[in-house]
Amino acid sequence: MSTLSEAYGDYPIPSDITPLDFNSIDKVPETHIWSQPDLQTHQYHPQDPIIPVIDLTDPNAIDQIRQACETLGMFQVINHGVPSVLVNKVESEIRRLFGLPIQEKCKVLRSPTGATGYGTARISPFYDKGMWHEGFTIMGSCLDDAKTLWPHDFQGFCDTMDAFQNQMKLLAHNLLRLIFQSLDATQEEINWATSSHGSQGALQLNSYPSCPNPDGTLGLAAHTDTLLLTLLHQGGGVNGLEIFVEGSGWTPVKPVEDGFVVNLGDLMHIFSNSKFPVVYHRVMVNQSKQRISAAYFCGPPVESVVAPSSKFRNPCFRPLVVKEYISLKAKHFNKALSLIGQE
Ligand SMILES: O=C(O)CCC(=O)C(=O)O
Ligand SMILES: [Fe+2]
Repeated sequence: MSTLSEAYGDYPIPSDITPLDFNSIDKVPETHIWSQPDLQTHQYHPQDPIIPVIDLTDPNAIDQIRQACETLGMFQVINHGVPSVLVNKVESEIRRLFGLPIQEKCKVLRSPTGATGYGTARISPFYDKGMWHEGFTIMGSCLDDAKTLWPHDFQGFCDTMDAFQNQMKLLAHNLLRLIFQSLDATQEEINWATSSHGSQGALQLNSYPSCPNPDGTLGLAAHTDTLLLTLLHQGGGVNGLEIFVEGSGWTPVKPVEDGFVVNLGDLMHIFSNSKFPVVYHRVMVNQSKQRISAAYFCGPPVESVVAPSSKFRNPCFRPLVVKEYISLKAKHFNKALSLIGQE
C-alpha cells in the first residue's frame, strides 16, 4: 500500500529548497521582498468575522462545528483532550531544532524526491519570491533525521513527536467523525476518513524568524491545505496566521491558549460537494518575535477514491484516487480543484 510520503516523493521539487541562514542576515534580501497584492494587509472592520472557538465538551459542539465548516471552513477548539504538557514539550523541541546552525539543519535537507526533512515550504516553487520561513516535515518515525541532528541526544525529540502525532491523529479523527456526521455521511464514508490503519498523517514544524522588514515579506504565501483537515498549534501566542474571507479580506486567526486551529483542506471541499469553502490562509511575520507552529495534516488512504459524499445528487467534482489529487496539486497548485470540477 502506498503512503503519503511516497505520494509526495513522486513529485520532485525543481528548485533549491535550502532556507536562508536567518541568523546571519540583518536585511531582507531582494529575493524575499514581495509586492502588492500579495502583501495586502488587514484593515479592521467591526463586521469582520471572528473565527469561532468551540469547546469540545459543549453538548452543542456539533452544531457549532457544522456552522463553522459551512461559513469559514476554519475554527479553533479547546478542551480537546491533548495534554498541555505534551504541547509544551513539542514547542521546546521545535525551538531546539530550528535553533541549530544552518549547516547542521542542512544535514537533513529533504531530498528532491523525498517528503520528509528540513527545507523551504512545498509551495515555494509556485512563487517567484522566497518566504521568511523554514520547515521540517515528519511522516511517522523521525528517528533517522533525529540521529543525524543529535547523535547522542535524539530520543527526546523522537518520543515527543511520536506522542504528538498519536494525539493529533486521535483528535483529527474525532473531529472528522463530527464533521462527517454534520454532513449526514454514511458509516462507510466515516470509516474511509478515520480508519486507524489506512489514514495518513504528516506533521509539519514551522519557524518564522523575527524579521527586520516584516511589512515587505511573507512567512507563508496564500495556499490551501491538500488533505481533509489540518490541526494547527500556534506556538508562544505569536500572531501571524490569517485566513482569506470573502468580503472582509485577510483576517487574523489569533492564538487561543491551549487551543488548536482546525482548517478544512481541499479533500473536504470535494467531499462536501463545495458546501464547505476552500480555505485560503497565509502567515505574516513580525519584527520582534520568532513564530513557531506545528501543523498536522490528516487524510484518507492515498490509494482510496475521493468523491463528493453519496448524499449529493449532483456531484460537482469527478471521483479520483487521493494520490492523483496530490499529484494534480503538486503540478497545478491552486488550479487543482478547478481541473476536477464537473457540471
Ligand atoms: O504556521 C502557521 O500558522 C500555518 C502553517 C500552514 O499553513 C501550513 O503548514 O500549511
Ligand atoms: Fe497551511
